[in-house]
Amino acid sequence: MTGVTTRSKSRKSEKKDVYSKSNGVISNGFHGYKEGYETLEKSGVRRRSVYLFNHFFFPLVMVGLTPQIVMLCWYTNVKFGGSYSALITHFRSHSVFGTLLKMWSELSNINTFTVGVIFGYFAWALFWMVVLPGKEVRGPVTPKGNTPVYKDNGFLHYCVTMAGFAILTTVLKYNGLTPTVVYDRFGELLAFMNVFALCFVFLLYIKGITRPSTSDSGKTAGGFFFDYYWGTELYPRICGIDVKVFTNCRFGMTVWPLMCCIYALKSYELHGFVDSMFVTTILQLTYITKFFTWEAGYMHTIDIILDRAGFYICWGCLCWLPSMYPSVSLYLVSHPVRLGTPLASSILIVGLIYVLINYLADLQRQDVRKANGDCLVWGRKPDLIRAKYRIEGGEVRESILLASGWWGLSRHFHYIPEILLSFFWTVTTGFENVLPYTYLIVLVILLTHRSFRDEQKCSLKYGIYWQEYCTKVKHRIIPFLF
Ligand SMILES: NC(=O)C1=CN([C@@H]2O[C@H](COP(=O)(O)OP(=O)(O)OC[C@H]3O[C@@H](n4cnc5c(N)ncnc54)[C@H](OP(=O)(O)O)[C@@H]3O)[C@@H](O)[C@H]2O)C=CC1
Ligand SMILES: CC(C)CCC[C@@H](C)[C@H]1CC[C@H]2C3=CC=C4C[C@@H](O)CC[C@]4(C)[C@H]3CC[C@]12C
Repeated sequence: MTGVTTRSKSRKSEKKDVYSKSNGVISNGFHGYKEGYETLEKSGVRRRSVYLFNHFFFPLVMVGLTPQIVMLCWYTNVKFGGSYSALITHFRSHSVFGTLLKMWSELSNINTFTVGVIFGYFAWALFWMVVLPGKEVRGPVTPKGNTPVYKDNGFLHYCVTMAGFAILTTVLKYNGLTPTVVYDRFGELLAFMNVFALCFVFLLYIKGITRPSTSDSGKTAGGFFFDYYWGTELYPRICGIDVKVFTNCRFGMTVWPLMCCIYALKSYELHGFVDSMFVTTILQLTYITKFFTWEAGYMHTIDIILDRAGFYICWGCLCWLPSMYPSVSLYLVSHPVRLGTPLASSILIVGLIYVLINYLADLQRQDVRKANGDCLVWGRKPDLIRAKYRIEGGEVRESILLASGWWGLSRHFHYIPEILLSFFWTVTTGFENVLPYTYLIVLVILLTHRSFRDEQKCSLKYGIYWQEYCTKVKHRIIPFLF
């Protein structure tokens, strides 16, 4: 999908009383826009210390720490037998700083292979992103009134890339080579990618201030660290290429299945067929395939409509996603587990059911909105809230909040199958080490945090309509509990 944004024309047909009903605040979110922050400040919700934490301390810690975490996760896997306790013991006997330095010395191994693999993949992804056909889809209107337009060719891109990988593997095999060299040299690839992504995010920071692609851009009141972390542009484009679509979908989400295949191949080279690796690979690939069939829906999520192209999203999708998300497969390469057919097939079936539930929940809200509520949800007329909100400039718009079906069980019920699915593709590793559970633990934190961020955004966007939804659907994630 390459994206362009169109400026939508103003409609002034709504009734006056709508303005008093809506709280009239433009969507904001946890990292929100300046306007949203000022609103919170006026209402006395946010104290200075919270502000300092969110806008200075938190971004600084994240930028400093997360690159160490991705590298350490890989380093622990390959140098400490996948055991965090072995790593901690090493930290005690050698200095932490010395260990980190040794880990980052992978940078000294960078050569034409490293650069060739990364830029070769960039060139491949960019080429197909531009040339593959796709229907034009529109994202939601932004706070500044822009409507992003995408070319919906994500699924095709995914198929072409996976087919390309299969062909490349066959060609290499006939020449006595293997793509698992990426596993062997993953340390230097990841180290290089970290440096590249940190610089790229800085360039995006500058671009958002000096040459923004749309009016949804500019510095926030948060200062440099916050702006570097969160970004200065919502929909940056470089030479017509939508940067977030590229980093999130064409890089991060596509490298994830490629890494799964590389790890599965490596495991096959070392141990032959291993059922745990087979199950985790199938579950992850099914989940990723599901993602690509629904990619146009992803364009409506907070990653795209709220999070700017900064460290969080761009570094996250260039480094965190390709290393942490397939980390269970990485672990299984050196820790093969034989589950046996009954256990392996049970895990596989239950996991697939959770992919389906997660997919159906995402589809349900999308379908109800597409049909403007004129449809059935679980065989009944849907329970809807027609929520009004205002965009910048005062224009009033309407959206549907579904309060039945999956969206009537809890406000973020779909996170439960997401988490359970990840649990099932992780449990294939057994319970010997915590390391393969890293992704799952982070996912629980990420989704809980995301539910708060999203609810703050929705509450600012919809005001009393959101309160009405919360009154109807009382629980945030776990029905009757939380
Ligand atoms: N593996 C991972 O790392 C992660 C996976 N995910 C998965 O990605 C998918 C999308 O994530 P999700 O967090 O939902 O995306 P969003 O954050 O975009 O979803 C929330 C948005 O949906 C709309 N919405 C909220 N409630 C309702 C409702 N009752 N009816 C209709 N629309 C509603 C609102 O947008 P609007 O402004 O349009 O009203 C809201 O902002 C999920 O399957 C999730 O599990 C998500 C995060 C991380
Ligand atoms: C800085 C890091 C600690 C955090 C990095 C965060 C990002 C890499 C991830 C934040 C939200 C994630 C995603 C959201 C929704 C998705 C839809 C789902 O169907 C597939 C996965 C994903 C695209 C997922 C990918 C990673 C994030 C962008």
